[in-house]
Amino acid sequence: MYQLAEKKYWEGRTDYTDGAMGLRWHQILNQLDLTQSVHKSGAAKNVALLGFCSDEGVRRNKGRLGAQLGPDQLRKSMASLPVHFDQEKLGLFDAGNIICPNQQLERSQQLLGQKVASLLSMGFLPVVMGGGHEVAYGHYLGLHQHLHHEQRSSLGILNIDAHFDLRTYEVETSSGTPFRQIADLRKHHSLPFHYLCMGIQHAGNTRALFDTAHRLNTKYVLAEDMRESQWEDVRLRLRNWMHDKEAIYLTIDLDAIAAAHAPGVSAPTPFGLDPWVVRLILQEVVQSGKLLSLDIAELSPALDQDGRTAKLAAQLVFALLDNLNNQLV
Ligand SMILES: N=CN[C@@H](CCC(=O)O)C(=O)O
Ligand SMILES: [Mn+2]
Ligand SMILES: [Mn+2]
Repeated sequence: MYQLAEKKYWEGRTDYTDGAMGLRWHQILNQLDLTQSVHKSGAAKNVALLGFCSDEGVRRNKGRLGAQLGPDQLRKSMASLPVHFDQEKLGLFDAGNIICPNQQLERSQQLLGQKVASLLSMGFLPVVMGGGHEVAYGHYLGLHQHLHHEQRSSLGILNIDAHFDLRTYEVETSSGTPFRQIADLRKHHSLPFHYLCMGIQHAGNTRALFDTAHRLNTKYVLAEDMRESQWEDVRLRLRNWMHDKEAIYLTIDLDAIAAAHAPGVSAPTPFGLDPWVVRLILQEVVQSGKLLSLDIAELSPALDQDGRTAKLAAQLVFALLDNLNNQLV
């Protein structure tokens, strides 16, 4: 189920004449083998990419398939990005993929949890690439395993999403249930559920889902209150929410972003967020110094147009590295 990183996705333009100033990500990327527990890096902070190749959650949720190929497409879209970060400060690693065979979602989520926990214990900032949003449950299992009790209780879960993903899962879990599963697991461990959703669509969630959100004390900001002109209010809400959290798990469902910019998802959103606002949120979270782990979910290459959703996702990872670089002195 775990596959080592492959170099073949990391190919692109090389500007030989420009030397170190012309470097691109495919030239500096390190491979990381998660079956070994040692890694070499001289950098102060290291980011590790880990793919979760799964369509199973979207299939169970009756969505449009394709997210299984998201991680490798995202790698291809990142390969030619220019290196703007200081390699003494930041290291970039590819830790490979977790493959979710048909029907084996629960097992692959457990494995994802173990790999995320080992990345965190080695000091990496994980960037998990979905896969459908069922990636979030496996990802959370790793955070839960890694954190000590006090850190666990003040963990904030920030979901940028058109949907709450708080569906019931008596019949089966899916890409529509991860945060309900997390809420229940936290309740089971007597931990509070600090869940903030940004980019929620009135037209994308039933009244039952809004009810569940209220019952679970979910905080949310509707997409219609998140236009660029409203950024200062959004920033204030975000800052206030982050204030008493010790660590933030940031999960980005690309369907939060307007379909014009992010068509390559199972459930596109006509009145979705402007990509600039998502980038500003990411910047705000990095600048808080509390970002523990990140994932980007629901990229579905077969549904994409001109690779634009993949490129958008790639540039969100680029923005992460840019912001981390600015933060490290
Ligand atoms: N991952 C979640 N997906 C949405 C899908 C909504 C739709 O199909 O329109 C959900 O379950 O709510
Ligand atoms: Mn989602
Ligand atoms: Mn969604």
